[in-house]
Amino acid sequence: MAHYVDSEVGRLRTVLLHRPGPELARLTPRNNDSLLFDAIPWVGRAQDEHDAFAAALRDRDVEVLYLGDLLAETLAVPDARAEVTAGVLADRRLGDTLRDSVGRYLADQDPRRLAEVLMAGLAHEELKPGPGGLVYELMDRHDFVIDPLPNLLFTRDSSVWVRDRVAVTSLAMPARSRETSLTRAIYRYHPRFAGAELLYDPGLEHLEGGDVLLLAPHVLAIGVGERTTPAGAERLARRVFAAGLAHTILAVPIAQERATMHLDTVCTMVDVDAVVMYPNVADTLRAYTVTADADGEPRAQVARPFLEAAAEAMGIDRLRIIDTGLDPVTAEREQWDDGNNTLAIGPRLCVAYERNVETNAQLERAGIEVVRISGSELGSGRGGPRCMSCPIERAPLS
Ligand SMILES: NC(=O)NCCC[C@H](N)C(=O)O
Repeated sequence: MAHYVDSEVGRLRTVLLHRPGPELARLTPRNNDSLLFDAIPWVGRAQDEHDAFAAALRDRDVEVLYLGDLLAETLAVPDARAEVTAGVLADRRLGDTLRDSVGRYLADQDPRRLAEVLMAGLAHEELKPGPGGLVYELMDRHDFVIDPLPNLLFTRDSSVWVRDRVAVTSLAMPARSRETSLTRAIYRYHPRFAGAELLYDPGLEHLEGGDVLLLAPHVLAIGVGERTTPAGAERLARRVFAAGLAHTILAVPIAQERATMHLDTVCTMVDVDAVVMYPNVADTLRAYTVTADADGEPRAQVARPFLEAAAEAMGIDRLRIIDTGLDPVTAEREQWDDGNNTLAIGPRLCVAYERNVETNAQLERAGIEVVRISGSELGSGRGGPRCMSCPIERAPLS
């Protein structure tokens, strides 16, 4: 099975999605902020919207893999099961008595149910009979013994393929950090990925997939902000250079704010030489061009305007911006609703949320075909079509 991605826009052949499930039903007004959702999604409608997203991709000959299915299949492998379970039980909040009890509960579950528990978490009241012990007794009945992972929906962030290697990332927010123990197990143990080499690991410096853009074969951009640290960008650069996967990396500082948590919230590619970009940052976004010195160490030049640095690294005259031409208020509203977070199915063909009427109209005026999907519920987690997808195979551009 081919696993290969060398650009943002090569024809998409295989993509990893996560159909939202019971983990979304864990969100309440008390925990939605810490679980990184801005509202409480209607789960059934979110699933309908997600099914329509998957159908839009399948209709265009894209193979859709589901994270939940891959995880259940992975957990049939004893080593995978042992590794993932040990990760959950290492949570220091559990204490010995509760840890033993949770360990026995997990050991009793078949792979599919275990996958469900690992994704949806385990509530205090679901661990029956209660094990007693101080930790369990002092917990609130609304507390989780195993925290749910509602942000699994955003498969973009927990792994990213660079050519034939996969970087399992290191997620910065506590609410998401356990996600990568699941993606890592899938890539290490699922037969479909046998032989896949890991380029990055969750124990390393923070790095999230939403910050990594494959601008062109051998050219990456890495956003540095709320989620990806300069040290994460440097570590990935060193590994990418050592593996010969890129000759140039652009490190792109972005504001450390929720609205711009990843580079792909302000900029995504829609053609081999075109991006859609949040107009309010288009003139100010800068990039450090990073190349390897004689020892393979990443070295940065002084920062320059992003578009200029990107065009030079990509070997093109100009990186076109689809000028959304929006007034600042509309631009801000549509950026918040992931208008700039498109998923390219191929050059000049992308998936976008229908609600971003103005941005989509401008894309079409610029010759980009837009496949509109509804995201009223999906968007409550603050992520669009690119955030919700991890390309595993694209037709090579190089
Ligand atoms: N690449 C992305 O921008 N992903 C969206 C992640 C949204 C999620 N609620 C988060 O805060 O991490």
